[in-house]
Amino acid sequence: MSHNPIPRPFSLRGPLRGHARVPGDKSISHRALILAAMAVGDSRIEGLLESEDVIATVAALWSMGAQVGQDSNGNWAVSGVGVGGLLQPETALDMGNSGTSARLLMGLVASHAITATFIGDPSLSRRPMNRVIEPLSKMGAEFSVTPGGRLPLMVHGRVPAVPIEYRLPVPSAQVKSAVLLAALNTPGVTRVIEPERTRDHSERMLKAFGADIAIEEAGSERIISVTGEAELRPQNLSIPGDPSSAAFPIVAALLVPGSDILVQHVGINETRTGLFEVLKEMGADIVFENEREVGGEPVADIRARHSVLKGVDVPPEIAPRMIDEFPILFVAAALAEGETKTSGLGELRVKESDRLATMASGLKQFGVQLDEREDGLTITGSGGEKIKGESAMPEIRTSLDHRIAMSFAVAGLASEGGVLIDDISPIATSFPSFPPMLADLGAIAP
Ligand SMILES: O=C(O)C1=C[C@@H](OP(=O)(O)O)[C@@H](O)[C@H](O)C1
Ligand SMILES: C=C(OP(=O)(O)O)C(=O)O
Repeated sequence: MSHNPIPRPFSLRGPLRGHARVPGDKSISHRALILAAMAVGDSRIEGLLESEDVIATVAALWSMGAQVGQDSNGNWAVSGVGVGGLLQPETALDMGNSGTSARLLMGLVASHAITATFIGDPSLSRRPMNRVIEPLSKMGAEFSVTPGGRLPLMVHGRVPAVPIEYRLPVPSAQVKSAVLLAALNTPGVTRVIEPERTRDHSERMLKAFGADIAIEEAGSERIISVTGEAELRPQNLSIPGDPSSAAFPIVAALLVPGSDILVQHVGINETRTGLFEVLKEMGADIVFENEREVGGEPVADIRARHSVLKGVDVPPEIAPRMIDEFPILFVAAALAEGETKTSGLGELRVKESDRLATMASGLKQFGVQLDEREDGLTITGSGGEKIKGESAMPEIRTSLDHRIAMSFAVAGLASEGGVLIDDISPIATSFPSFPPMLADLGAIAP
């Protein structure tokens, strides 16, 4: 990732109006590439997110033998090696800033007869990998790891791997997916038990590629079984817009008086829509229009208009369905009337940054009253008044975290004097077109 040391100011030019499209879903893009690489033959992907995180997955698959490229229409073409067919990479796999690339690809390598070294940027190198090392070791893979279970690490895959039954100790779609991907080249039935529901894009896509996958619901638990060794059929896929990216212009529109926008073609899989539900409970004028299905995923156009928000208690059970949206929810809470209380958010401390700490310290610079606890924030909002810090334009450190950069850009639009973001380059990991999209909607100067 290249870093832009020149701070970028974000201050409001006008209300947000008109329509916009956000780029393809990041989670689905990673999975589409990985499963296409595991199929025998040629797959086509339309709407792939072209961001640094996804390109890290492309480069890694390429160095393990899959051919990935773009056709003249901008669609992506993947020529897969087939399950079991990954080649020994000649150099370390650079995962950049992407936890999803690292954890899912570790799962894939774990049941192949190859050894791969995983490296990442300083943010990713601080994040915990034991959560995937533990189940993948049970399946027979061997690891040489930096102390504390961090990158850089080396995975020695095992063939044949051993099928396991694994109950997720943390609600993590990345851990679930790592085990399910390892299961593809593992003879027998591998089971993952998920006590709390997390995003289910891997399950949907495994089905679409013809894997032998079964899902049972047992009360609130889900048991996902994959039978290996799988043969995957190449697919033509279409990827909807990312609701986690749509969250930023939508919250900006809710907070800036006079705004009325339509964000088109956004995925509304219910494992991802927790933020929109919480915002509606806060009084947000958000409407899903033209609901339809695209590539096995529910999609809608989302209209958002300026709204007066009120604080709520966010139940911890909803956290896995909006895990990446808490930073922007905290910004919405900072302008709501009354108190918003969140809890059960320990996972936010191990994302690209410690998102509870980075959001708390940034919001304090805007004069927001809040209480930071180990597992959540309690925020007392301004009641719709523009937020305003001691300095005319607070300067925010993004700590290599794209969601922190975008959340504070939105905070800047809803503030008295705007904001200075120290480094906007992390935005390119998930949403490279974010600044021009805000300009197109009329919110900032181009
Ligand atoms: O599986 C995925 O694509 C993701 C799962 C979530 O991480 P966890 O599995 O760590 O909760 C989320 O935060 C991340 O942005 C993407
Ligand atoms: C946590 C995120 O991604 P990842 O884990 O893939 O780095 C995110 O996009 O907010």
